[in-house]
Amino acid sequence: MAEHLRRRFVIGYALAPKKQQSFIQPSLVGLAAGRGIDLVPIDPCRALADQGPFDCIIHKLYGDDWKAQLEDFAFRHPDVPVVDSPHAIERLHNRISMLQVVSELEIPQDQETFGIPSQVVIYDSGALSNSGVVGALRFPVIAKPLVADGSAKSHKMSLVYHRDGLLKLKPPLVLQEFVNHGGVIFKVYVVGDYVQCVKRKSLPDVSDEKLECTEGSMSFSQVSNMTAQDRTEKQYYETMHLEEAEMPPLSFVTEIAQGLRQAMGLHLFNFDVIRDVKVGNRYLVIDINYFPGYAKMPSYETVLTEFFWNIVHEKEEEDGSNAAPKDVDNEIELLGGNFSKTAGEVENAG
Ligand SMILES: Nc1ncnc2c1ncn2[C@@H]1O[C@H](COP(=O)(O)OP(=O)(O)OP(=O)(O)O)[C@@H](O)[C@H]1O
Ligand SMILES: O=P(O)(O)O[C@H]1[C@H](OP(=O)(O)O)[C@@H](OP(=O)(O)O)[C@@H](O)[C@@H](O)[C@@H]1OP(=O)(O)O
Ligand SMILES: [Mg+2]
Ligand SMILES: [Mg+2]
Repeated sequence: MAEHLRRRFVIGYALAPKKQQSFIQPSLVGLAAGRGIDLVPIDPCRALADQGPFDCIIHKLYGDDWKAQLEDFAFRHPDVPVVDSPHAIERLHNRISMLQVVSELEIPQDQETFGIPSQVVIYDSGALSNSGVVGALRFPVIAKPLVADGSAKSHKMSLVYHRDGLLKLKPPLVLQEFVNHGGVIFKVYVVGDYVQCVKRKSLPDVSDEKLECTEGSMSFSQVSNMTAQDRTEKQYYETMHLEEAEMPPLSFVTEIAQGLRQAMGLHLFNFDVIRDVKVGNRYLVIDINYFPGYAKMPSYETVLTEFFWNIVHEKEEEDGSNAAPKDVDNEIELLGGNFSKTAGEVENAG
């Protein structure tokens, strides 16, 4: 069909200003426009019902008002995909429910195995000195705020070396065993059917000697997002050899990614994986983030444009065939369409 006769599609995005700045790059807007897809901002201060029309909505905003607006929109426009459902996203706002889903995955494990670190949830300060609660944990542990709501506070963590270091912490929080992993973290980005794994620097290992001679705890925040200037610790550079770190097999992380995608009913997320230095082929999932910093993912424009294209064309096909309206959360398989490329193939995508 001639280019000027082809219908255009509108994807509305509702993102916080910082996210909008990083994600909505001219390179993404331009590539999507070339494929007939216009990315249009949604004003969260105005009623969603008064905006549009949209062929799809993508979003990362918090709060009950936004959730209610989306639910109302889905009721009025059952045929417009909302990526993703606020109910499905909520699981990632709590660091216990977030990782529970990993424990429930039923994936055959042979060469490589995966799981989550041992952890306990602490709701009140009394539990921090209760042997029955923290007695089974091996130190060091990482104390993480229970809630992961996108606030700066929700990223503030402490590496706690001994039990007495727990007493100053402010619940509600999760105490998770720190697992030595060679200072490298793998971030697995998921965009529908597409999966890409990248390496980032992480916290250095804690040796038995260091554990013995270190008191209290150390606070930190968003290690893998730090710039080189932030990393002032000399020791940091001495222990990190990012280029040399071996990646986990892509087929292995892809299987976990697809399992998580189906179990959670989400299309846009990433998860952090570390490799236990003691076991070697054992991997631990430590964090799952909704709508992460995709602009840091190589070829993000191509990957996201392909994802958008599949969503709006999937819907168009349905409209054409007069099929019943479909819930995007329950139709993950169909959305992928011909888009099952993995990292190495992305250059050819689109
Ligand atoms: N159990 C663990 N063992 C070893 N290191 C860990 C563990 N949990 C977290 N870390 C380190 O702490 C960092 C922050 O932890 P986590 O990813 O849970 O926090 P976050 O604030 O949710 O991060 P993000 O910015 O990815 O959302 C990780 O990137 C990793 O370097
Ligand atoms: O963009 P946002 O402010 O949402 O920040 C997200 C950040 O992306 P950014 O790098 O674009 O900042 C993500 O980084 P990567 O995992 O991709 O490295 C990750 O840290 C999320 O946890 C953050 O989401 P939050 O938990 O704070 O909502
Ligand atoms: Mg993380
Ligand atoms: Mg996180």
